[in-house]
Amino acid sequence: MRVAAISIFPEMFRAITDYGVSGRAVSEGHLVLDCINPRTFTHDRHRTVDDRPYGGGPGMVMKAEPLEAAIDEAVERVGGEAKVICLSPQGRVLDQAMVESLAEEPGLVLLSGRYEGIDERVLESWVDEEISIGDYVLSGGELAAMVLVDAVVRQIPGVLGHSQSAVEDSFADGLLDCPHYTRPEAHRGSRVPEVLLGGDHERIRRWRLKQSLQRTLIRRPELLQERELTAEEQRLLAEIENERPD
Ligand SMILES: COc1ccccc1CNc1ccc(C(N)=O)cn1
Repeated sequence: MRVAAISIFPEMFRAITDYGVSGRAVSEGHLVLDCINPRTFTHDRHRTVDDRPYGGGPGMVMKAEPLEAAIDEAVERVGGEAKVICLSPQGRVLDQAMVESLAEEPGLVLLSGRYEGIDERVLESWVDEEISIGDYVLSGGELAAMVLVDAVVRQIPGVLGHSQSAVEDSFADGLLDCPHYTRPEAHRGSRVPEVLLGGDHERIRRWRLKQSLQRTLIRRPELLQERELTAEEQRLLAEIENERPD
């Protein structure tokens, strides 16, 4: 997948190109990330990318011209068919379904705003979609862009080894993840659930599914509303309801 990130702080993206799963995806060629700095496309002595807002008010607004030139370059780098996304608090909130859909795109251009935001004419004419990673304001779109890239890159075949499958990621099946344990068996007097110590894989699978259902029911019940439940899941939920303290 080819991604072009537009930002006045391109170095920030080292956080995903130099570490972990996303870093390996870059080194193995599953992900190509170009960073494009709008300042490159300024022509004044101060390399101005922002200016005061019409109508007054606090802060500054990112100027259209440098951003549009950067988007133009980014679309070319990504190879023409690119979805241009602006990360902003005004966007549709990202969820796993959107992540899986974005992973199908041949190329993405991710626009990270700073200051109070971006001249609306850029959003109107150049941006296909605004996406938010949650209902809070950040100092810039870069961290949001990196969150999106990290989530998307996990969906690319070959990025996660056999040992970690994106299919088993908690949100992949619409449920919260089950508890995980590793050595030692007893830690500060707290023991690993016996079921996980035996070799009964079917019993372990069922226990993990029940734990996921129980956690989802307790912490995020609304996720169960949107989800088709298998017969087995319905049975396990009934067991959970019966076991719940009155
Ligand atoms: C006032 O900031 C902006 C205003 C407009 C655009 C970009 C920014 C940059 N900030 C962002 C960006 C994304 C998110 C998010 N929730 O995804 C939160 N903040």
